[in-house]
Order: sequence, then structure tokens, then C-alpha cells
Amino acid sequence: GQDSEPGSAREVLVAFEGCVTEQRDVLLGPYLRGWRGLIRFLNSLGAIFSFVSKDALAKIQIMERYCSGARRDEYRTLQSMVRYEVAHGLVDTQRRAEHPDSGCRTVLRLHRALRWLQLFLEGLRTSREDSKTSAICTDSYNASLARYHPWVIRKVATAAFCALPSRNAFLETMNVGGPDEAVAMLAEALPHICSVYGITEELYAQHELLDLP
Ligand SMILES: CCCCCCCC/C=C\CCCCCCCC(=O)N[C@@H](COP(=O)(O)O)[C@H](O)/C=C/CCCCCCCCCCCCC
Repeated sequence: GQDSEPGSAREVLVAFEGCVTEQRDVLLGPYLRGWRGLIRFLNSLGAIFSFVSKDALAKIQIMERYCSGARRDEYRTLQSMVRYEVAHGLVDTQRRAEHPDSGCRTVLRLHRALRWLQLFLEGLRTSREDSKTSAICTDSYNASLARYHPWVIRKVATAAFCALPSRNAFLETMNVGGPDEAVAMLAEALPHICSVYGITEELYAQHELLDLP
């Protein structure tokens, strides 16, 4: 329709496929569209997750402003963004001060969350039919994002996970057919998410940006 955001889970996840160019650059436009789709999906799970979607949305909006701003050419890919911000001293590396909302630190938060997504979707895909979505979500959160969050957020997040529907009901909400179709779609989509994650991780490691405040 009028809305340019992706609809079903397949479209959302496929957006991540379109992020990676032949030169293994990560295009920020499709990356942010993928994120917008994820947030839309998250919102459909209920208001209980709005504290999560608000934070993610704020970060996406910061990035969208860079991508449509005066310096938009520098923000075409993750690689050009890192090059530009680092070369011009636009990244706070010790504490947030002059550049509290650099593209580098903002994407880093999304990047860490992408690791959670990867583990969560892989967990869903490989879990038994009677598994609990909340347990899969808690395990993937504890193995990834949790270490970057203070105690209060960890508590609130794990409490909210309990509201997640059963595994099969969750797979149904993805709107790609029954649980089996959803599992097949995840198997197809996950390598693309892994590749975006891996390229970003390597880029950030090379520039020593993995601990930005
Ligand atoms: C279509 C396929 C289905 C997949 C369904 C999943 C949909 C997920 C959508 C979004 C994922 C969550 C994005 C979370 C971003 C968090 C960024 C972050 O870590 N922010 C913290 C640090 O930021 P700064 O303070 O340094 O600026 C911030 O403090 C945190 C705030 C809020 C809480 C984050 C809790 C994260 C829980 C992640 C799992 C969410 C929901 C699961 C539902 C299946």
C-alpha cells in the first residue's frame, strides 16, 4: 500500500538480504528499513514492549536524519559512515560528550540487538514444538544484549518476555503460513542476518569501535 514499511516477517527479514552489496558494504537505507519492519512487528506483540520499541525507534530516527541530511552521501553505507565519522573526529570514544549521538555509537546499539535477533530466530527455528518462546527469548537475551544493560532493564525485559505467545502461535503471527513454513522462511533469512552482523562486527573491530559509550 501507501506505506513503504515491509509487511510480513518474510519481507522484514528479506530487507536484510538487500543490505549487503557485492563489495560486502552494508547499505544503511535497507538496514534501517529492516529495522522499521522489526519494530512494526514488535508493536504488534502488544504495548508491553513499547519501552523497547521506543528506544529502537529513537535510534533509527537518529540514523534516518543522518541519511537524509546534508552529509547523506557519507551515510550511504556503514563503511562510509565509519570512515567519515572517524576521520572527522565525530565519535566520542571515552564518554558521551560532544558527539553523544554519533552514527557509530547509535548503530552499535542496533548491531548488538541484531545479535539477539539472530540467536532468538535461530532458537525458534531449531526448538521443539512445545518449547516456550519466553525461554528462547530469555536465553538469547542473556547470551547477547543483557550484558550491556543495567539490572533494572534486564529485570523489566525478562518480565516482559513472559507475555510472549507460545512457539507455534508466535510463528503464526509471522504471517508466512503455518509453523513449518515459518521455520523454512527463517532458515532462508537467517544467513543474511548473520552476514550483516558479521560484516558489521568485523568493521567495528577493525576500527576499535565495539565499546563506544
Ligand atoms: C519479523 C521476525 C520476528 C522477530 C521478532 C522480533 C522483533 C524485535 C524488534 C526489535 C528488537 C529489539 C531492539 C532493541 C534495541 C535495544 C537497543 C539498546 O540496547 N538500547 C539500550 C542502550 O541504549 P543507550 O542508552 O546506550 O542509548 C537502552 O538502554 C535500552 C532500552 C530498552 C530496553 C531494551 C530491551 C531489549 C530486549 C530485546 C528483545 C525484545 C523483544 C522480544 C520480542 C520477541
